[in-house]
Amino acid sequence: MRLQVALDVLDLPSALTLAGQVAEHVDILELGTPLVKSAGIAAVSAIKAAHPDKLVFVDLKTADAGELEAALAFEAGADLVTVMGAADDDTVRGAVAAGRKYGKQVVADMITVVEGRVARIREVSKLGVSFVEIHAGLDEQARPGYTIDTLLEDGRLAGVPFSIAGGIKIDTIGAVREAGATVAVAGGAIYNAADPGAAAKELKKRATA
Ligand SMILES: O=C(CO)[C@H](O)[C@H](O)COP(=O)(O)O
Repeated sequence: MRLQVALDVLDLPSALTLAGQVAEHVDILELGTPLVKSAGIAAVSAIKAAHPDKLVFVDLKTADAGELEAALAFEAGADLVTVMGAADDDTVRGAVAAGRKYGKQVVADMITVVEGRVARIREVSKLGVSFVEIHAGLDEQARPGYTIDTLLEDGRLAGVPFSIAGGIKIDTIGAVREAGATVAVAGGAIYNAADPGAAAKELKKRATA
């Protein structure tokens, strides 16, 4: 299972510092949505230039104009870009069309889709995304009683390639691997750690155990 770090910081210098601390232990560097909104699409080019050997994932969470937005990220150097799984089918199709044009990958972020999630995962997979990200966002994670278990259960049921994001930690990444995820996305477990490099190293060890 590959490990993706979500660079959920708010400026490019902080993102470059964090990426430099963790890159050797991760497979995919993700520019989080707040970073792209704060630093702009040029941040994609800067991260790719600093780490040309890493896949760069741009979490646009596109809700409309899928082809236009995905193309912006691919032009800037993205290898993968997200479109909302909850978006209109034509928005997903548009992002997929841009992915085909640039020879890059589109991921459907299933954030906000809770009821009927497995059915929608199968629908967006048929629209041509490379994989789906089964995702509980930061606000959902903050609610009392949140666990990652329902994400993992839907991943097992869906029968298509999936990643998991939703507060993955050192003591839960093993379950993500056992559920069959192709990618584990970790943000807070890395950027909030006293030593982000050591946290990423331990997550990668457990991701591949
Ligand atoms: O996309 C996101 C929030 O919408 C985060 O980047 C994703 O949830 C991973 O971060 P964490 O491990 O802290 O949940």
